[in-house]
Amino acid sequence: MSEGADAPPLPAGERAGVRGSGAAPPAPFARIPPLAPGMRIGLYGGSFNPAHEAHRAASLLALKKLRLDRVWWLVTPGNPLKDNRALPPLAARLAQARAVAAHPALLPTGLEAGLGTRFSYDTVDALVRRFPRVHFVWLMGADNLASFHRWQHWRDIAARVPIAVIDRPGCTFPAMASPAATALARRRVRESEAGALATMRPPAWVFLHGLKSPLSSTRLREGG
Ligand SMILES: Nc1ncnc2c1ncn2[C@@H]1O[C@H](COP(=O)(O)OP(=O)(O)OP(=O)(O)O)[C@@H](O)[C@H]1O
Ligand SMILES: O=C(O)c1ccc[n+]([C@@H]2O[C@H](COP(=O)([O-])O)[C@@H](O)[C@H]2O)c1
Repeated sequence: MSEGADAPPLPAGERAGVRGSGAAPPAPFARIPPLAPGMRIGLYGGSFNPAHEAHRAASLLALKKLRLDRVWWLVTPGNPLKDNRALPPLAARLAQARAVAAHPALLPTGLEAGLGTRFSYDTVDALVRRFPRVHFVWLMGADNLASFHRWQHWRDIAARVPIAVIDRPGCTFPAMASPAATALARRRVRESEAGALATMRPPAWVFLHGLKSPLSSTRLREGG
């Protein structure tokens, strides 16, 4: 669970999880309700700056189509590929994400700060090791599939957990023509089989249609 030397720095104090508090990070799983063997959990990583209705709708779509029990929102301490200098503190983004999620099956968490992970591979690796009998699925919007090949150890993420990609306006073609989609083309499963994805042996991935929301955090930050 290393912080890579090639990642840009986090906002001051963010490594502790709560900016400027000087407090130790919370025990990673302190706020996670008990898990039962065989549970299916979606892992939805994001900056959530701010969280919005499309995050909620995408999570509910995945919950239904993949037959998940829960979706954990992994509110990142800082996306390793983004300039995070203006990123609000984790605690503030987490509180706002909780207000938006407002559903018993959606759980915004600060797990990555608690685990000390920043790269998604490290997070996935930690969770799969810690909960070997839980079926995790990585969830992401189509924009992230388009750049997935730039993520650290992306092939290992795909080898570790099934992946569901949620369509997003303007991103369908860049996602489907991306290096990662091309490399994993033979492991794509039909949307009609999405209900079985969580228990499939990875690599396995599905492209989920049916949302196509134009909402984005950028747009909200810009007041749109
Ligand atoms: N409208 C949307 N449709 C589908 N997926 C989305 C949508 N908005 C965000 N996502 C996905 O949610 C996850 C978290 O996204 P993030 O917090 O970066 O929100 P964002 O709206 O993409 O933010 P920004 O505009 O700052 O890039 C990512 O996997 C992203 O692809
Ligand atoms: O691990 C990586 O190399 C990596 C590179 C870019 C993005 N991610 C993760 O992708 C998720 C979506 O990020 P974002 O900023 O688009 O919401 C979030 O969990 C990030 O930590 C991860």
